[in-house]
Amino acid sequence: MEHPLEKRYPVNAKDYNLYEEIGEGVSATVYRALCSPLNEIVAIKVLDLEKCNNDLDGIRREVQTMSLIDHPNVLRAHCSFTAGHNLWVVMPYMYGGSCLHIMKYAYPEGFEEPVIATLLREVLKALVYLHTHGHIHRDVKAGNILIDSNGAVKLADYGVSACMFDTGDRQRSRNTFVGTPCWMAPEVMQQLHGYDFKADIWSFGITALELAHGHAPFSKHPPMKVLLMTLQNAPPGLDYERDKRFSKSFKDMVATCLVKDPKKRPTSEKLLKHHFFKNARTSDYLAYTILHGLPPLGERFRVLKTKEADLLVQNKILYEDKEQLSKQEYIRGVSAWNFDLEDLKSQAALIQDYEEVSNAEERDESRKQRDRYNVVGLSAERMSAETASNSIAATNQEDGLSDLNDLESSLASFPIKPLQALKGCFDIGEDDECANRPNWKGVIRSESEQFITMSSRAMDQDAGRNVDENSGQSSSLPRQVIPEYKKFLSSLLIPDNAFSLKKVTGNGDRDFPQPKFQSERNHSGPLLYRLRRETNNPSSDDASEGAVVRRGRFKVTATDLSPKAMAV
Ligand SMILES: Nc1ncnc2c1ncn2[C@@H]1O[C@H](COP(=O)(O)OP(=O)(O)OP(=O)(O)O)[C@@H](O)[C@H]1O
Repeated sequence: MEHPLEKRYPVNAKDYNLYEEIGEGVSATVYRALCSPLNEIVAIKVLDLEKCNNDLDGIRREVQTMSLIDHPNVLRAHCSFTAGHNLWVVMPYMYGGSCLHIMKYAYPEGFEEPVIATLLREVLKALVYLHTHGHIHRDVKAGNILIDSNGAVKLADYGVSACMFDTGDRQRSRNTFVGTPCWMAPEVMQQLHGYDFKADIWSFGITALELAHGHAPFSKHPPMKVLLMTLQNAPPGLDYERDKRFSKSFKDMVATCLVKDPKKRPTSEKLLKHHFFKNARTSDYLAYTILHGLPPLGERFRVLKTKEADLLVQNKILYEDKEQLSKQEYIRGVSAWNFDLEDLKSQAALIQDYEEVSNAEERDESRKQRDRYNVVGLSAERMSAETASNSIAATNQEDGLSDLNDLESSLASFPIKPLQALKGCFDIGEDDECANRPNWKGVIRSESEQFITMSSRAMDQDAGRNVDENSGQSSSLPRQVIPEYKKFLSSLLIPDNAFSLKKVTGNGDRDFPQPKFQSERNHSGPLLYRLRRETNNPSSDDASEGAVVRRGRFKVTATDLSPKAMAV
């Protein structure tokens, strides 16, 4: 066990020289740095407190947790302190960086099974430790699995961790919506009964798929759609045909984790005994197999960033289509999409808009999908959600991606539970009058359709227009909303200096460079929606606690996540 407490890490920025950038998160940039008094290389995560919205509590939790834990597979912070409006978290520097970066750089199709078994066994040991000590990590994913030069594996990032033994406010946090959608357990999305450490087991299963394929299931979809797919589809897994290269025990281990009912998932302790982990090897093996020959972390990070910047430019030239560009942004998506309430509201308000501007290819696919159902004598619309998800699982093994491409049909079979889930986050306007309204699209309205109609009407009312003006408008959004959304999509601007790498040196409280444009985060909601809020929609800021805001099809009531004073 390491005992870095024996060393006293200075808590003053002037004692650290910041070198190159080695990673970026939603609200932080990570630098390689030198701790001058100790002459030691460290990693420093610099969080811009002004950009952390109302998640100061989360940051405080991360820092507190990081400094208390003591396990070889859990990354422990050396110290933390504020510098200007930034919080600096000083950590051991993990020379290999994250599994995500290693994959993106050298293994885009994912790792071999023995590598995966070795990585996952170490992560599982970390989870056993955290769960035993009452912590739910809540953000298990390849981006948070760090590797040292000797192949040691550590689970990092407590940005969203929660302590199960807490009560009151912090306990309440387990009923809120945090994490990264592709990795997020259905019960976390649903928010019906809260959740426990089994949520980490689901994320662990998703991470196993991520390491196997180079990306998480559903990763090419926007966050709100990921929610729908996770809730509606059968759980993702390793496929018998497509994943021939993987053993039966790997497939079985993943299937054990990805069970929708959390009670049926194993505990981390039990999972560690699964025979799949008998294939795990040593850390030397890891170092030799996946780190050997890689350039230094900073160099890799720079290359990845440049590649992504190039990709963006190419896309821009190729498509000259802002919606498409935005979609590409999503596709490259890496990870964190922290569900702050504002983002959720924006997501919810935009979900239909997004689909309405989705490309023809998706519509074709969805048509094909409907044809498939018709071939077997079933109408997609008439299938129950459960039947639909089972059929989807049976007919589509490509991550279950293609079957929900048409949101109209997915909402038509939208089961009641996700509605309740959304109700957990939004006070969805329910209005008796809606029963008297003309049928939407001339069909017998399902609950979800009523929901869309009602909400759409609410929006119409907001716009001061006669509802009936729009009643024949199929699922179209009110005219004034679409331009706003398009404006949002086209607001995806990259600052000229977005991808420049600067060598910076820490120097007390002097101006510190802001974490730059988060190129890796472009899939993620926060960046997109923050941009939208900041640049195009200043009025969204008035969604203060308890305020009722009508935006898009939802009437939403902000009920939690109020900012709290930060004491670091
Ligand atoms: N101690 C460290 N040593 C080496 N690289 C690190 C270290 N900490 C973080 N990184 C790199 O920086 C990246 C960003 O880390 P960070 O914890 O801010 O974000 P994240 O976990 O990927 O996303 P988020 O926390 O925003 O969900 C990591 O994915 C990793 O590649």
